[in-house]
Amino acid sequence: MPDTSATPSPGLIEALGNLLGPRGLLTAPEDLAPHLSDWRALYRGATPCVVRPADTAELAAAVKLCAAAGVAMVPQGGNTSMVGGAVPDETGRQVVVSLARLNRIRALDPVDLTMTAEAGVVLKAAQVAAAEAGCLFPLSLGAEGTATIGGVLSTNAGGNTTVRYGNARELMLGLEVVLPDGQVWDGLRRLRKDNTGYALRHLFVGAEGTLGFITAAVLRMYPRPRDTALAFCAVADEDSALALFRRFRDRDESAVRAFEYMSGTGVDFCLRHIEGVTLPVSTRADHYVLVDLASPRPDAALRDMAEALLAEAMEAGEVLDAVLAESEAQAQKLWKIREEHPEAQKREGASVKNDVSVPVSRVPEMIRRCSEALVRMIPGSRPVPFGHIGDGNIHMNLEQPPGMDAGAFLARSHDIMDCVNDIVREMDGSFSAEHGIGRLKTDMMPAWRGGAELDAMQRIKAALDPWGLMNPGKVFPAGGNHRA
Ligand SMILES: O=C(O)CC[C@@H](O)C(=O)O
Ligand SMILES: [Zn+2]
Repeated sequence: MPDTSATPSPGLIEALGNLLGPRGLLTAPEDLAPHLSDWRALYRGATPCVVRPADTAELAAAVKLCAAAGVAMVPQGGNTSMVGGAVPDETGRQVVVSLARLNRIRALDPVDLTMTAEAGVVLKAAQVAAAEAGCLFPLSLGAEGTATIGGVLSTNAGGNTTVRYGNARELMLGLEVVLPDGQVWDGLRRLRKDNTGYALRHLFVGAEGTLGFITAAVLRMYPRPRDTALAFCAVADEDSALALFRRFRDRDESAVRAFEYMSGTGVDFCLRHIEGVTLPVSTRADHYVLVDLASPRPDAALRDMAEALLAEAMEAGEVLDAVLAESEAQAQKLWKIREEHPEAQKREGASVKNDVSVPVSRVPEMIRRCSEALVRMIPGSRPVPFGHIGDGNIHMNLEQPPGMDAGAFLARSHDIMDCVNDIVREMDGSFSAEHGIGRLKTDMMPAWRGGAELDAMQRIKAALDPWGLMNPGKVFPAGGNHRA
């Protein structure tokens, strides 16, 4: 859908200022700056103003004003998108809508195991609130100290615990949404059963703000873990990583909270660039995994289980070396090696990200095939596959060859993405597992989702947002719906 939105007039900006007050409207260049580019610095946009409503009613009124003026709006939470999903374009016509001040936890019920949180609540704050009530909000990802509930729902974020608790979608029971015309839909129901027509709430999850703005959500909590264990293992190869996952899953599926893969290259980058990181095992390997176990049962004896399964896996030649965390502090240190992969990659030089997924059974083959093809295409480049092997989502990233000009390497970004995507496609995978489409991947939509699927998405978009004012330029390809 082409962006035919209007330029915000001085009159509209004044009306927004009158509605929202001085805290609710930013126009000074230094205040706008942090809202104009994405975390990866892939894009730099422009806007005449950032609106920061204090509550849902204010947001709805601001949306009504913009909609009446035909002005486009770009929602922004923690601005941690990996695909430029929350930044305005360069036209200077799009108003940024920050959800940061909608940051209240409205309710928390340990009997229902639900929390009603506003869109601007930082993910970490939601986790802490759950823990303080003796519960667990299990969504966990690297950016959790900045990413917000509205953002993780709008992108259907996955992260580290999908293997056990599902993606953001599975952790959502109800939503409150400001629709493109400024109506508020109050769907904050906290029911496990509610078959009453279309499950509208699921439309907004993963829609990246293109159908309306999520302002609050009922989130699903779990009983808090009373027993945990964490192992960092050097493994023989990719197949061994998967075999080890199966050992744990087959013994006690409910205990596997996360199961993460790291390549030797990525761990070496962390050792080189991240302060305080040391190799926790005595064997330097080409492949590592992190096994995170948790159970609400205090007598689950997870450490004993881990020791027994790791011994079996060593006997079978899958595990070369392993260490079990002795304390919470050590567990955090082990997790840090995995969590700092994006930062370590950044410090090593230019890199291209490929957030792909394949059926879990095919992950080892995918990593091998992509790594070989990438190095064939750009000799000296360094594949850095890491991520959520337990759910089939690997970040099949590529680091530039040492000494190569970063610009020359990044000029090959689309070739690199195509190279990985072609293999992933042959393996029944997805070109965007958990980061969404944003602005970066809109061109890939026709080839992957074109035809009936994209057509249906465009009809839904046209039905709810016929003016095309909600986060234009994201998700949908500029060139229309043509299968490649
Ligand atoms: O940097 C990346 O490619 C992945 C970021 C994030 O999804 C992670 O799993 O750490
Ligand atoms: Zn990830």
